[in-house]
Amino acid sequence: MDMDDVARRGLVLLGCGKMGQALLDGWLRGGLPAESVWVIDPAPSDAVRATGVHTNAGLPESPAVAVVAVKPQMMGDALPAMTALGGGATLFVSVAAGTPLARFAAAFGDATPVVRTMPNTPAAIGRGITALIGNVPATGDHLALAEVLMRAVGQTVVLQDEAQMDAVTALSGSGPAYVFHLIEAMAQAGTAQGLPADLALALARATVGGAGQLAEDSTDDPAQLRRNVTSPNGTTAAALDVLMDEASGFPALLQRAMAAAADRSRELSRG
Ligand SMILES: NC(=O)C1=CN([C@@H]2O[C@H](COP(=O)(O)OP(=O)(O)OC[C@H]3O[C@@H](n4cnc5c(N)ncnc54)[C@H](OP(=O)(O)O)[C@@H]3O)[C@@H](O)[C@H]2O)C=CC1
Ligand SMILES: O=C(O)[C@@H]1CCC=N1
Repeated sequence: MDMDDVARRGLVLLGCGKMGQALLDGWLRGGLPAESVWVIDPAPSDAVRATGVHTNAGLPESPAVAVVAVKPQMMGDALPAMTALGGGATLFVSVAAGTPLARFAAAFGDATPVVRTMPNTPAAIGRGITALIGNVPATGDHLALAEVLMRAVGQTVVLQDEAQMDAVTALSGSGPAYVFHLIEAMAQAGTAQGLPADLALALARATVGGAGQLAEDSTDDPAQLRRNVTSPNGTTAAALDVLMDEASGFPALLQRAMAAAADRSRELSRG
């Protein structure tokens, strides 16, 4: 199965909010014809309607893929719309946090191939990263197709164990929000040091964007890139003394924040 099969047999997208729309944009940008896509959503946005995809129309009999992109709390209401697609012919791909593979087997039957994924919102600009894991009925071909779909919006990594999904969700799924908050916090701190708010925000955005790109592109690891900025006894060293403090610095704070996110993911999984 490949994107030609998806174009021929169809793709159903259940839930077209922030994540669903980012994925849809990537697939359409990658050449999937709009007429091959069926969106089910209570209120598809004008942007989604303008793409020409089918919205809330009768579903094809045997689409290649059904993508589940509703909130975990909405599964009970949303999944029944897809019951007829269970059984094996259609690959299900979920992007939902805290929703185990077993939840889909319960809804669609044990023989249904399901790939659980965790993407992130930089998918909207083709810079996402998605972790994937399949259930027992999902073959290598199914996993490969799910990877092709998610590569339309960035990089992919395949997990060895579904239990890793909680930590992945805490790191790369929720992670963009931590970075956006870092930008907010840096801008506020710049304002506290006397800069006008708009200048502080422009400096913070460009600094985080540029540093992120450098970290991704460079052959140096992040620790070396940090050292490259840090002159002995200079300004960066003064700041890092605060940020790298064992008790109150970034590492301790992020440990706590990501433990809270992973715990919440486990809690959602229990229903
Ligand atoms: N946002 C993110 O950064 C990430 C999100 N995810 C996962 O993606 C999923 C969607 O999240 P996100 O896009 O942020 O949420 P959104 O609320 O933006 O999108 C969910 C969409 O589903 C629609 N919806 C609600 N009920 C139904 C239903 N019964 N049938 C079909 N569609 C329905 C909602 O419509 P309405 O708004 O009208 O209720 C909305 O458009 C979640 O499971 C989340 O865990 C995964 C990784 C990252
Ligand atoms: O906040 C959430 O639950 C979702 C999952 C990862 C990012 N957003």
